[in-house]
Amino acid sequence: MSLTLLIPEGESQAQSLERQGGAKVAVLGAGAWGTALALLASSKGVPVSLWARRPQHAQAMQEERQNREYLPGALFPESLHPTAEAEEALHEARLAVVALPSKAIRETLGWLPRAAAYVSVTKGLQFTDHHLLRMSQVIEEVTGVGRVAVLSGPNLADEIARFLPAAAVVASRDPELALQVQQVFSGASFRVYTSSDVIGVELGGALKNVIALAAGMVDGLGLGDNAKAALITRGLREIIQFGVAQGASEATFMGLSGLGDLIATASSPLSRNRNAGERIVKGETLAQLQAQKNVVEGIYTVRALHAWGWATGLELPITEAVYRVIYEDADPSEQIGALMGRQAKAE
Ligand SMILES: NC(=O)C1=CN([C@@H]2O[C@H](COP(=O)(O)OP(=O)(O)OC[C@H]3O[C@@H](n4cnc5c(N)ncnc54)[C@H](O)[C@@H]3O)[C@@H](O)[C@H]2O)C=CC1
Ligand SMILES: O=C(CO)COP(=O)(O)O
Repeated sequence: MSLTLLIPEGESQAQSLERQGGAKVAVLGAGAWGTALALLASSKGVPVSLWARRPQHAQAMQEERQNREYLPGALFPESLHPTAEAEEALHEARLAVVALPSKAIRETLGWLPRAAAYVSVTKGLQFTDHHLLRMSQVIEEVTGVGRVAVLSGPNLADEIARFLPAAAVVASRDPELALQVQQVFSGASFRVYTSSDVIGVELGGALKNVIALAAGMVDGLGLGDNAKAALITRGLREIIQFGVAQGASEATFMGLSGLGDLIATASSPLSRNRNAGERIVKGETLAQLQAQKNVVEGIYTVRALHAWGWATGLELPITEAVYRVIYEDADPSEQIGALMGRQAKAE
């Protein structure tokens, strides 16, 4: 579903936001992606609070007017306010952007003050009590707030922060919220589409990280471009099969949050998931990946999918191969061989 918001003549985008009561935005999580999104909105004059959990990190950002730890070199406009005070960050914010690693969301949102609406930009899944939860579901469950949107797409933070052209899709059950998010982040370098398929947009973003890990392994093993193209294509098929079974629309996976993000993440040297796959085949361990500063979401998503698949019996061959390499020390070449040797069938 695509909607258009009409801004009355003579009214700027910022005034229009003000009129809708959505002027201030709080970004929760001052990593690479939270900071890039804060830059996008604040560079248009939208007041943005960027919440960091560590006071010394917030202070460094205030003093240096950049996030040297996670996104060095991208200078903050005046309307971007870093803070470690959660009350202050969320005060009068009409929208809270959740840009935390998936494993930190439940605990962190449990104690943060509530916002009127949330946008999840986290690409992960959680398996708890025999249920596989998307991050928007976790946010809804923990906060009790039903106004939740999901923003996803091929959006490598480094490129977004350099204002290189990119596009994304925002999905919500609440069309007005989707429009509000579209307004907040749309600009000359960032084009935001709307959708009503929350499940599809969210699953596309989460599952592509697992295929990106596999793509990195193919790169690390030097298996060539044909192998990588086949992996990405069959990976997309796996994402679609899983997503449609969860209630998503197949067409969504052909869009920015499916195919688009898969292309970017599986091919970019900037992707942490692809890079991790490459390093795993060269001997890097799970513990090393978990300890690295920037989150590699795919290693948690693949574990959640494995647990879910085990509980339901659904077959996800590429996901299972990635799981075995990461969690069971299986040999990556043997896993590729096993994928190649699966029973012949129609495409
Ligand atoms: N970096 C990127 O290009 C993109 C990332 N994403 C997604 O956004 C989410 C966040 O990723 P990044 O910002 O890149 O991660 P990051 O690793 O750059 O930063 C994570 C941030 O969360 C903070 N953090 C960690 N645990 C915390 C806790 N318990 N409470 C509060 N803060 C905590 C860290 O201090 C850090 O500031 C991930 O799900 C990722 O998949 C989505 C699109 C693009
Ligand atoms: O989601 C992303 C790009 O859209 C970022 O991917 P990585 O987490 O692999 O860097």
